[in-house]
Amino acid sequence: MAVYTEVTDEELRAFIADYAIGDVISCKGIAEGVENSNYLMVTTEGPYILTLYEKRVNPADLPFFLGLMRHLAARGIVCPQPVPGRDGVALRVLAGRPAVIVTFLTGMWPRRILPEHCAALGTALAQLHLAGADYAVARPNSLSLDGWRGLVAATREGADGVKPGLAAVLADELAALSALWPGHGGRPGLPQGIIHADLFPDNVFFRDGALSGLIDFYFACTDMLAYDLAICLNAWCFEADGAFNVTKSRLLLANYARVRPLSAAEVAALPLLARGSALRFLLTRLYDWLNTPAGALVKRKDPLEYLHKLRFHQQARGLADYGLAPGDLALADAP
Ligand SMILES: Nc1ncnc2c1ncn2[C@@H]1O[C@H](COP(=O)(O)OP(=O)(O)O)[C@@H](O)[C@H]1O
Ligand SMILES: N[C@@H](CCOP(=O)(O)O)C(=O)O
Repeated sequence: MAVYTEVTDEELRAFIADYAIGDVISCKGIAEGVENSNYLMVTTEGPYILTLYEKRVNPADLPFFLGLMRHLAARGIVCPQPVPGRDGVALRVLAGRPAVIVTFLTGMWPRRILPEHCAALGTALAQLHLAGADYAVARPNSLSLDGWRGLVAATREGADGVKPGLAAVLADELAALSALWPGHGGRPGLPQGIIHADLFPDNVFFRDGALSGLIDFYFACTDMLAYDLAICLNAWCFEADGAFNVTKSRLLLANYARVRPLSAAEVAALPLLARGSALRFLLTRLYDWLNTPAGALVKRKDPLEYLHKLRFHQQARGLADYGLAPGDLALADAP
């Protein structure tokens, strides 16, 4: 359960008095998520989500996230909407933390991922990228090369206690990616835009078999659009036994490309971007493994799951390993 900050009844009552959303009937910590404290709050008007922002969220970025959710909804992307208080302000303070109430999204995230989920995800991710294209605010990805460098340093001492030799693997991979990452060191970049950057299954809701909404925009940033696809390849296309499912991968990529055709350079970069994505989640999970406060009500995620994924991409021989044959994808720059 991700609840780092407990809210007393008195604090909640005083907080809600500033809103016109009815009286609180119940407010329970949510047994999912790892980043922020989330409560399911039911009022006489209906259900809402109360989020208190924690550790990785820079309060200065909150207007970017909240503005993005409004921007995307105005372009047809179903996502939570910040609820303003009576004074029109959505971003407030509760229990000493920045806090927001957002609308409740119906649907459930898929506990067992089927190929059709990956197909729907591909379409939704491309729609998200198109909808974000005219969002006027940029936010550099704080969890790209520079952020990874900081996390490699911060986990160096503890890494080998989690798995012998892990600290060296992380340092080597960081060095390799630093020498290859698109858009760095004079290398050509790839198309950029607003990316979700954490579109894991628990952030994608389905209802009656159809994708019904996206949540958790608190890692959203400006980065390579194809990097978002690489994050999804890692989060959606590996089976519980560690096998990579090429059918899911092909469906994800092909449905994405039908809405937003990929350039040949983006397709060619996917294995590299997937390595970067694997390193990113390996590092944040490892950092949390080593640093989660003892009393926090949170289930830490396994960093080594992402070491396995990293190995897969390091050893990939080509796009066939991702279920792709020439001509499978709509290419933006095809003759
Ligand atoms: N707007 C929402 N509507 C419905 N459920 C939500 C909403 N926001 C969060 N949740 C629930 O809370 C859980 C944790 O939310 P999430 O944003 O992923 O937390 P964290 O930022 O801590 O990772 C989700 O898996 C979902 O069950
Ligand atoms: N998706 C990340 C952790 C953050 O996930 P959230 O959806 O709970 O915000 C991971 O799996 O490492």
